Amino acid sequence: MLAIGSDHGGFRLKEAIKEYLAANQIGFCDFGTHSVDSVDYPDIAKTVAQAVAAGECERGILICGTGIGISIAANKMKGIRAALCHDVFSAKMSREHNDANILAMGERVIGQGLALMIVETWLKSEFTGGRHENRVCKITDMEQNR
Ligand SMILES: O=C(CO)[C@H](O)[C@H](O)[C@H](O)COP(=O)(O)O
Repeated sequence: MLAIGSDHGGFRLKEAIKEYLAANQIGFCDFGTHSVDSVDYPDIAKTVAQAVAAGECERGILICGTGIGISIAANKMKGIRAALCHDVFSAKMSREHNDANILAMGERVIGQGLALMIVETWLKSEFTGGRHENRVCKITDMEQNR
């Protein structure tokens, strides 16, 4: 199960991604927002990040206007590795090297076509472990000592 959420700045892209997920039989839980009325992105980031950190959802997707605020907020939660990706290569690397468990994007930055390619790539890519395992463990250690 995938967790998905956006603020008002990412609402339209979130809806497009939901259509893509449904068309591809990928289960998701929508944590809002549910309109273009203004909301605060940290509130959405928190609920999606909590669902992922608690293991209720395997991974998450977060969208705001730029993807910056919502990824900064999500990364404050223990266990979250949110990657802001606006190209396919970064999306693939964020899974293979960083084991990113949240993908963040900005609706005001990229078009819908590219965003959907990024989502598709990110969902299909897996953590490769090996030398990257130790590096991700070091990030987790930093969280524990915070
Ligand atoms: O947090 C952001 C920037 O890092 C997001 O892009 C927000 O969606 C944006 O700040 C919202 O701006 P608005 O003027 O309130 O629509």
